[in-house]
Amino acid sequence: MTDRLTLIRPDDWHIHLRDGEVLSNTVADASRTFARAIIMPNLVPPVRNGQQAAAYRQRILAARPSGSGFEPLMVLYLTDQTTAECIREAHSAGQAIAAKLYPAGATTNSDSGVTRLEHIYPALEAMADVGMPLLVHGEVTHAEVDIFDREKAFIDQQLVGLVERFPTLKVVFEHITTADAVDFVNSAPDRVGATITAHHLLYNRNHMLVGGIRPHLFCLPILKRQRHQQALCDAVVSGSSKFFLGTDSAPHARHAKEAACGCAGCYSAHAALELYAEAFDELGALDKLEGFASLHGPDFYGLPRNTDTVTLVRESWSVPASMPLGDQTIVPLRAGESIHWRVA
Ligand SMILES: NC(=O)N[C@@H](CC(=O)O)C(=O)O
Ligand SMILES: [Zn+2]
Ligand SMILES: [Zn+2]
Repeated sequence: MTDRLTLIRPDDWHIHLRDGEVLSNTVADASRTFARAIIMPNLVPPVRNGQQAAAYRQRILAARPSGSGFEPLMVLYLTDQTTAECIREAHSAGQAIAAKLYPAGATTNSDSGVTRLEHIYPALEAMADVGMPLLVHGEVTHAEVDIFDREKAFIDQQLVGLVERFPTLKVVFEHITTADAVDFVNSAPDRVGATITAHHLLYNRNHMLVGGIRPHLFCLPILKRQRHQQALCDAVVSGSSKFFLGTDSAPHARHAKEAACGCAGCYSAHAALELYAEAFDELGALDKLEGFASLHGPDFYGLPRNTDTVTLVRESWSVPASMPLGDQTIVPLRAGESIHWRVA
């Protein structure tokens, strides 16, 4: 039994840090173990151009704990109005390394998202041309499509066609949750990858709904049935370089989650790497953690791998029942329970 594991330092390829005073909490948590992170742009208003991304990056840098070398990798939020020039400018100025497609209405702060893919064809053309990856929240939003079927419907109705139409565009299918998504990514060309969260490896919809509703496990795309959780686990155990770490840590204050209409998003940054270690350990696949957490992401993005390391030890610790989030509190993943790995 492995009780100690040293990895090349990992990165988080999908995280929400938000803005303002909560940055001191979210950036401290993310920078604890991750060298770099892909910073989601769904602020209000969203991060739509290079200048806004550069300014947001400065606010994140200013919130780093002293001595931290944490590197935020900035992302543009695509809207129906995003032009090819906007993409080219942000790329050439080094202000953004990717752009994000939120179908309008699909998730938290996606109201300014894309209403029809045709509207962003010029932007996608420019992205393919300069080598900027497209990051996708892959769910359709049509009222008639069941929430548990929205990822599969997005693959069939939008993603297959998009990948075909732009044959050189790199695409990251973010936070995948279904066997359908795993199959799609596995059969797609190498320029298509996917992130997988710790909570989608560890939980399925029974954890969220059996014996009472647990709002802190409610996120989008919503947890699916166990068969789909198993497919995600199989994907990471396979060691395929198409799959890499993206926590989708998405903070919402306690009162916004524990409400008649609660927000979607799980907060995992306080213990992200530890939770992944636990998931891989349960799968008997600790030897696959380094590839998933530290190698496949930079290789996909064409960035250098990190050179320093982080060590995990098998040791249980208790997650606090709540944590500060600016002047509010947040209930983190596993609140009041234990985690069986810790960072040495
Ligand atoms: N994952 C979530 O449930 N919520 C994210 C948005 C997202 O990644 O879809 C958020 O910003 O709160
Ligand atoms: Zn999303
Ligand atoms: Zn997200």
